Amino acid sequence: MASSTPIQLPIINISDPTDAATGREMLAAAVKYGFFYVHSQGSGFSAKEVDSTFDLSKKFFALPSEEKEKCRIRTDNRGWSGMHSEILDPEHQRVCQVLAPLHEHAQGNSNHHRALNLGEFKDGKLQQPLPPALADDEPEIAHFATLCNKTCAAVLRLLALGLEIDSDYFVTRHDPSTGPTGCVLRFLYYPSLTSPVSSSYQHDIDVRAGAHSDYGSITLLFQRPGQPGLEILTSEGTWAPVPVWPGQPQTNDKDEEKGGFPPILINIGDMLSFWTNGLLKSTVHRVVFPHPSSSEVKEDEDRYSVVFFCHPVDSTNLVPAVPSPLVAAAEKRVEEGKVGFGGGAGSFGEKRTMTAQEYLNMRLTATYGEREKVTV
Ligand SMILES: O=C(O)CCC(=O)C(=O)O
Ligand SMILES: [Fe+2]
Repeated sequence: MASSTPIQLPIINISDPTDAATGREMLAAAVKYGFFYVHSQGSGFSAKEVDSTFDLSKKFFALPSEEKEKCRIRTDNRGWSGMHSEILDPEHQRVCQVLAPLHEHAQGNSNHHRALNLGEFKDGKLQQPLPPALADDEPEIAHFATLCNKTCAAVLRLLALGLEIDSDYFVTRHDPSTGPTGCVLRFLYYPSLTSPVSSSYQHDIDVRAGAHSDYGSITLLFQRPGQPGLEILTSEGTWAPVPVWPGQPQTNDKDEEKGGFPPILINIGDMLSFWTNGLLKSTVHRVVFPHPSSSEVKEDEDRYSVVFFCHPVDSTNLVPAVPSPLVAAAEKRVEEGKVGFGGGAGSFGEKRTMTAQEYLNMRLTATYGEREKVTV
């Protein structure tokens, strides 16, 4: 499947999360594309906060391996994962897969990235080791995670308004003060084409991160100008690049010069898709290297991204589906067996229950079989 023209997604201003018209606009994008942007202005983040989080990520990945080893990824999916460290899908991959797993749309052989997964904070403290070099930065990272949660709350409120349900419906079910959640803040580093670690790269075969959909409710993606790579699978089955900063030239200019930072890209995850009977799309996406002929992206440009995976509280029941008239209408599609991974909540009938935690386990087991191997 060749890459097609860049996709044009709406950029939504979430500064008023009580505005029903904004909620409808957001819902329409979530139904049509499963992806939309949120304006940097009104998002609750300052350019300085986003910049310094990227600086921290760079600082982490630049540490010597012995330092990073101190927080190597564990079976709970928290910690650092170097490249080529695991083979979870030998049929489709030569190397590691630390993103959500590949499924039937899998493309490409490699995952040329490194990741640091940070789980929940309790009283401002991570529940996992950090390398000593980052110990002093923990409060700043905790602050960033808090801002991510706030932005997710605004988005979830607006989606609830669009779905014509109580605006608190999702927010109360994502409140980390009521129980553990699967939320993860992830720093990602994709070395450039000229990096020695990319020397085995084969154009048309290798991708930076394989095709997958995310597991949770919604995902926030922060990107840097001049470091594109994300593509989404369109309904026509083609890969469409997603611009980092729509309307802005793809340059390496420092974002402060433009008085902001690129809009935050939001996508719907499998859980929210399931919970809404497939009305909201959990769209397959991947990350690719710049094309060798690209004049816009330098070969020696690394890509860094910061991702926040927002999950409901583990004990949240996803069955029956969200009590929205629009979701009830989508139930018909469930009956026809046309909805997402494992059907929508409507297919479970009245008596069944399925918690967020059970849903996650079901998705992981469906993909991998035994859980011991799983790092997502
Ligand atoms: O780095 C990116 O742009 C996307 C990462 C991603 O899709 C993921 O971590 O699930
Ligand atoms: Fe993803």
